[in-house]
Amino acid sequence: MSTALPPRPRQISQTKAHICIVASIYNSEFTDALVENATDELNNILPQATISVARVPGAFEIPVASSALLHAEDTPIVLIALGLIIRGKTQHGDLVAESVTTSLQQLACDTKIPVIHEVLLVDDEKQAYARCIGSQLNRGREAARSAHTMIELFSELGLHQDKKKKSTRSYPSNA
Ligand SMILES: Nc1c(NC[C@H](O)[C@H](O)[C@H](O)CO)[nH]c(=O)[nH]c1=O
Ligand SMILES: CC(=O)[C@@H](O)COP(=O)(O)O
Repeated sequence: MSTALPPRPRQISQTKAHICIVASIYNSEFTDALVENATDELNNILPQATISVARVPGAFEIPVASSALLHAEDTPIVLIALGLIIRGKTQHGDLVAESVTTSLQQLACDTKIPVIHEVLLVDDEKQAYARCIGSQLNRGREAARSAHTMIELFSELGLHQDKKKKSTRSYPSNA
């Protein structure tokens, strides 16, 4: 059974967090809507946050781009992954979806930076419309609200990762 959105949380006005969205371009009618809904909701509940958006060709490219961004200099406080996989006649869609899910979870646990997973696997455009464009089940808004919850939790628990510190190394290593 499809569940409706969690309630909109209270606004956190003071958080100047950097939030990164990594979204696929594939099925752009739907993925653009996911980005728009997620961004709009973030602007409502985290108005001071800085939001960066990276677009990759398809869902399969989301994990590698996410990994690069989570290991970059300006590490985001949370990463939101958005995509839409519509099953075709082969197992390709399921294989992509499973690989992306496993990779994103591993990335979150390795970096200890929350990764919000809304890379959807659906059977048809009707399911896609309800979750990407419709309002009652909108997974873009859901992603924003989940990001908000994780930011609050990690802040309360003092778990936010410090900015990536530049490592100074001498070369050759025996120098
Ligand atoms: N069929 C869908 C794809 N397929 C493309 C893959 O994600 C990937 O870009 C390709 O295998 C090259 O590495 N991607 C989606 O996001 N959604 C689809 O429905
Ligand atoms: C999820 C996909 O890559 C999908 O478009 C592939 O379709 P098919 O399984 O019919 O090749």
